[in-house]
Amino acid sequence: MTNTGEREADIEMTSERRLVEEQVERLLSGQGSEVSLCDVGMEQSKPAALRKNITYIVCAVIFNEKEEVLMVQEAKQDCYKQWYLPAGRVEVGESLEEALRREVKEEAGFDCEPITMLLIQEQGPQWIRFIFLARISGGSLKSLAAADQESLQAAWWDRQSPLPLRGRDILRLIENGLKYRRNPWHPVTLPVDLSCRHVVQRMILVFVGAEDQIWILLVRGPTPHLPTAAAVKTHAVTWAANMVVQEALPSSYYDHDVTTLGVCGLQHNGRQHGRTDGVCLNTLVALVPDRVQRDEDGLKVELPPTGRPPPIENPRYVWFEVQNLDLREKLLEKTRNTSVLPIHSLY
Ligand SMILES: C[C@@](O)(CCOP(=O)(O)OP(=O)(O)O)CC(=O)O
Ligand SMILES: [Mg+2]
Repeated sequence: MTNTGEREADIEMTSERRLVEEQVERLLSGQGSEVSLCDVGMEQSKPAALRKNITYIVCAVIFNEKEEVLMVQEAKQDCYKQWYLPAGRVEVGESLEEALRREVKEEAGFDCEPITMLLIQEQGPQWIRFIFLARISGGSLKSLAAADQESLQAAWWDRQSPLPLRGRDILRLIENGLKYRRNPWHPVTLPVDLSCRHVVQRMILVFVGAEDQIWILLVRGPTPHLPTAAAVKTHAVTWAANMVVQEALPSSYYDHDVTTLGVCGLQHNGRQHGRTDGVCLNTLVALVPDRVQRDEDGLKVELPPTGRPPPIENPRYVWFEVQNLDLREKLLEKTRNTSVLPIHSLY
């Protein structure tokens, strides 16, 4: 290659390297970027259509100054007079935050402002629940006199006195909110207003080497980019990361754990029913060698750390070694401390 060719190659590599690092920085800090293409699973995944093939639920965890939690008494027949957090299904054309404000207003009487998402729970793309920590910004506590089909009333619960609950699943959500309120252990994470047709996981999939080197799995494409995979309804949303690893390095798949550590950011706007009902979860995923293997006698042996990522077997993919020191430190910190919004697959 001539000097010019080498220089062009370097420039090209430098500009591509910079673009990749800028995209990783953006997603790691909770910002979003257009989901221009979906690398894996598009053919298995129909566009998201709210109330047809997907249901989104929003749920509010709101505390007062005495750390009592806001609860609503249900008016529905199947849970009549039982208590629950303000929660409900996202309606067509709504953003997640608009749904949150509507549900808290309808069920508890208050205006509220979201502080951060606390947790995402999912049972595949067909059911995803977004739990928000929020604060009161106006309105007043709904009394029995205002009972309607949305709820009978609302009340502040000291979390100790007996209360007939619609579901005990909210106890964990309340504890999660208390824990975050006392020690915000991941950055504020709120939906970014960017449209998406499908429910997809776009992953910052990292392999950490022996001396703190860190590699990110990229799709070569016309320009190198982070892999994005559509959720399939027979699996958890986060199974998408496994699909990508199986496609990129099938021989090493069973020697590694693919762990979605959490959600750095979430993109949704929901304004055009059937066209933008999807959600893009920008996640941090760790590929960790399963170093405990069995020898020929079936005895467990711990293999030494390889220090390098497993070989790629599919030319569509490439390992990108992070050389930017600041980005590498951020990735190592988040990977080691899991300081990202948690996502729980309720499968
Ligand atoms: C987790 C939920 O219980 C959330 C609450 O849903 P609602 O039944 O309260 O829905 P709305 O009528 O829209 O308020 C539902 C579920 O999927 O289990
Ligand atoms: Mg409800």
